[in-house]
Amino acid sequence: MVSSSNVSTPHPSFSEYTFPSHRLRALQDGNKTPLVLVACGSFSPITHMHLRMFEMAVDHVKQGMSDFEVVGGYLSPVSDRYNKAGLASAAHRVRMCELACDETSDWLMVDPWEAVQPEYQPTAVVLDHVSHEINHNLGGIPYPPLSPPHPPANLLTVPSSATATPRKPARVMLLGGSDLLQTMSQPGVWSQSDLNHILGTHGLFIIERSGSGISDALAPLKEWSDAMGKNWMENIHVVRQLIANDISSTRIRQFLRQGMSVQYLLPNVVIEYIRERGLYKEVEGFKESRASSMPPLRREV
Ligand SMILES: Nc1ncnc2c1ncn2[C@@H]1O[C@H](COP(=O)(O)OP(=O)(O)OP(=O)(O)O)[C@@H](O)[C@H]1O
Ligand SMILES: O=C(O)c1ccc[n+]([C@@H]2O[C@H](COP(=O)([O-])O)[C@@H](O)[C@H]2O)c1
Repeated sequence: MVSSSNVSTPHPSFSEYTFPSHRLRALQDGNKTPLVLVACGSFSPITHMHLRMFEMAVDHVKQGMSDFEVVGGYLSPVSDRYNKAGLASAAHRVRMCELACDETSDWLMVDPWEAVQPEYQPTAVVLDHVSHEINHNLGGIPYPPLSPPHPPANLLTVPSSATATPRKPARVMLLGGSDLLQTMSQPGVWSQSDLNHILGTHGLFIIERSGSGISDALAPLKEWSDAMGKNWMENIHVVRQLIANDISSTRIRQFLRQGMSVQYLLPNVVIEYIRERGLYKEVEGFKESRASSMPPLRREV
């Protein structure tokens, strides 16, 4: 539990960046590929559903993807250069995500790298960054787990000797809702080479979201994958919502502007942070909608 005094503590991540790896887990089954999930988005504010997406993906892997084992999960809040109307600053969004992970999870982390970049970073670059940190800088994921007395935090320091625990490269996949998948077949939103890279090298976990049909979103991608002679569809893992949760951050911001309760929709520590900082108060003449707030993101290829 995070105390209210921690809520107002300024976070150093905006002055000195270090890749967070303290909660990465060692691989339990050396026959499997370690899998790291990365959710990119605004998280303004982070909701229980953002956190729950990771748990749903873990269940999906346990139930049907015998080749993989989830060893880590990261939230990567987009930077202020995203210019989407109505968002809190990246510093606040990162801090709210960190507080939420600390309060509610023992394995989720926040990577502030994307948020602190001076320019907008396409998602393909963010996934490559995480992969580089884990597979190059840390040397991969250790297996089998070191036995006590080594503390878990020691597992992920860079191997220094020939006696170091063996490590396996992790696969880094993007985690998002089906509205994100839908944008992937909208002309001009994603660059084709980034999509090739995300679908071909990384892979996707897509959580069903009401109002964003998965089959409609998959059809154009399948057509494109077939036309390119690729089997990218194998890298798209669809997770059904068995208990539907249609929460959205836009709706939370609306509630807050209208002075309505958001209790039980967000982690308590995030509600407290928002209240203390006076975030998401009504701005006169300000209107936002999910559809109109998507900025053009196409990157030159
Ligand atoms: N209720 C939900 N069901 C499924 N996926 C969700 C849900 N809420 C958020 N996501 C996914 O989480 C990722 C990051 O979310 P994001 O910050 O864009 O939240 P959002 O609620 O869509 O925000 P906004 O309303 O500001 O557009 C996105 O890929 C989004 O699809
Ligand atoms: O990389 C791209 O070209 C790209 C195109 C569209 C969306 N994205 C990412 O998808 C996320 C969308 O978040 P949101 O809150 O606008 O739904 C955000 O992290 C964007 O950087 C990324």
